[in-house]
Amino acid sequence: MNKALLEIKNLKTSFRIKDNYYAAVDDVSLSVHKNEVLAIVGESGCGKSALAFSIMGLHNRAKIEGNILYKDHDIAAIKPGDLNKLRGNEMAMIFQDPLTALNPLMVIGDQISETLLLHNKKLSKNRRKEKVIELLDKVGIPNPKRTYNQFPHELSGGMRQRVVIATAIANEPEILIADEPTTALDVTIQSQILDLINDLKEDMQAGIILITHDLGVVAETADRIAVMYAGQIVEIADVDTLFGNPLHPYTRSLLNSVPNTATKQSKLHVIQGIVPSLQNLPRQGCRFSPRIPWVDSAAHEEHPDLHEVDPGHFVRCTCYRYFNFPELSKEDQRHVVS
Ligand SMILES: Nc1ncnc2c1ncn2[C@@H]1O[C@H](COP(=O)(O)OP(=O)(O)OP(=O)(O)O)[C@@H](O)[C@H]1O
Repeated sequence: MNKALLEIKNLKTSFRIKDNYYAAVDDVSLSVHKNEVLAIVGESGCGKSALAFSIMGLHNRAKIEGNILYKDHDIAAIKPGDLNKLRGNEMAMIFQDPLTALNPLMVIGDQISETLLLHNKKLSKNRRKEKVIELLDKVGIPNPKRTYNQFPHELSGGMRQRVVIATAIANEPEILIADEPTTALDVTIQSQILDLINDLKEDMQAGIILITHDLGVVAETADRIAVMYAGQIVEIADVDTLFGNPLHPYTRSLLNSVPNTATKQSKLHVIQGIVPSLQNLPRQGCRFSPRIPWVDSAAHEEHPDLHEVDPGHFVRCTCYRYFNFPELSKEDQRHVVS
């Protein structure tokens, strides 16, 4: 694999609650390469957005430790002025809700034009207008000249998200972070937006971090997947490995929560419970152990680490070796457990 575009080392993002700091992202190490979509998946509250916002330097009151290395910069320790030069230029973000990401009082063309101007003061007004129209065309807006003069509320949700994407790619970023980019959209539009993200990856040779809780989205778009639970990566692998040979109990539960017509499973075997709140999160031992109490405590490591079980396939803790869904018969377990 080529050299990483972005390298995150031992990132810890903590929020202050009353008198203490609690880590929402806890010792996360990741890399993103050119022309790669790295998906970060996990249920609500596991720290996906806290991670994305850390990379973009968007937390103003959090404590950030570790390194976020991009070119010659460490974003975890960069000066605000230098960060502003990178943001919206070399690094851009697509937010979940296009309506809140767009200014309701400004026509679409002016909003994108402003982003272009921010990072390239030399572009003439006419050239900027041409570029905006090219961008709207690139993201599949059917009548870019007309849309240029429209307000956000005049567009459908899917078209608004395309505009948000056009703004994000205006300055041809090398790193693009998409935080739940299709959550607010219906299924057909979702698929079009994912196709668009895939095309952009090829076209711009960008490194894309796709944040989602939706495994369907991941299967369609990602090259590699990092599964997060309670602020930590619990498994990371390429997409085929993760779907073909999921190992961590949490990953297997996530995958089992997707109805599968191929196996005609009559019952979905899913681990009950939710990610604990920051203050109640277990900080010692395996963070997932309270959700799988039927697994012997000796199966867990005292200080669970990520183990490389195959090249590029990492799993946290040893408990995966002893894990079964308890409601399955011995016969069925043989089929489900790899
Ligand atoms: N500014 C903040 N101050 C205090 N706690 C926060 C802050 N932002 C996030 N948290 C907490 O950090 C944890 C991780 O939140 P985060 O938003 O990153 O989760 P997520 O996986 O992105 O969830 P969702 O999919 O619902 O957005 C949660 O417990 C959340 O309540």
